Amino acid sequence: MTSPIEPPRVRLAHASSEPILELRNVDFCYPAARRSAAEVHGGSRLNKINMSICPGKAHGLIGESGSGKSTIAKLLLGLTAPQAGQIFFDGGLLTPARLAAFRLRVQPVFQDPLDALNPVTPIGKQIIAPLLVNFKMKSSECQSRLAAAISAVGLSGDILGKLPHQISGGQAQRVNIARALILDPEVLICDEPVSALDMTVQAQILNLLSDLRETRGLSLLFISHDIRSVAYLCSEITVLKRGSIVESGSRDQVLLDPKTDYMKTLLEAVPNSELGLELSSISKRSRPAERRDLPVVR
Ligand SMILES: Nc1ncnc2c1ncn2[C@@H]1O[C@H](COP(=O)(O)OP(=O)(O)OP(=O)(O)O)[C@@H](O)[C@H]1O
Repeated sequence: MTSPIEPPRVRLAHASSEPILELRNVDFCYPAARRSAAEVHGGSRLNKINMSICPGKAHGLIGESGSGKSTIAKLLLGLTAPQAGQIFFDGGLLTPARLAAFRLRVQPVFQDPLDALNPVTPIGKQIIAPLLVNFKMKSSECQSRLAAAISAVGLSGDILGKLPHQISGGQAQRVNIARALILDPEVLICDEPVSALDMTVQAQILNLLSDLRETRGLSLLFISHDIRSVAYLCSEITVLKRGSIVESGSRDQVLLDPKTDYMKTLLEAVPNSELGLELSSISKRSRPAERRDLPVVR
């Protein structure tokens, strides 16, 4: 494990095509659902999930509510274990012995940014908490890492003494991302990280995630109901339906040439004009090639 006082690693994106994080033939069922015949074929059961997150890439996970997206996030964070199949991280099987180190290198960003913060602890203390807890560092030893983390997410130092109710939702999500970055992880598991935010702030957070991927070589799992955000951020997309993968491939394969009626229906829910407008409005850079590749939804 890298020492927490070293500067953040800048990983070479695309340096390796081997997945950094991978589910192989994973089955999972919540205990309550195991007892309920009605749930057996529903999203409470994940069936033979194969999914790879490659270094420096953003992988989008979409599917209707209850299809199992957050359950996959929990598996990829090591918060729950599969009943069958395996999880591989950085080329090796994720065993119980590797779990503690793994959890430092794969960090979550959740949907409700204020919910994820302690309401009575100043922001600065919350961002450095992972260093205090995991590496027994003193607060004074964390200051350069703290400065780097808030700068990486576009926050200024005056936020550090504030309490969560004194900051906006967008700032709170930046704080959550800074808290994840302070451990210098390789992977961020982002479970609906923008859906609680208003449209303009969503765009800012998407751009931030995109920049972090590009500049630090971070690998991302990005879960969203919003195909427009996934199309903007992700180069790979997996589509889940009732606990099973129904489509998986490059963004263009999945969005331009959907194989299943399910994916076609999901795309029909996104008006083409809105998709184009949304993408151009959330893009801070001109990305004509990507706009040309937008799915034509009739
Ligand atoms: N702790 C749990 N115990 C039992 N069943 C659960 C638990 N958590 C989720 N489920 C069930 O598992 C299924 C998949 O839930 P999950 O949260 O993974 O779906 P999702 O695709 O993320 O949904 P959403 O988009 O609404 O967040 C649902 O049927 C849900 O009710």
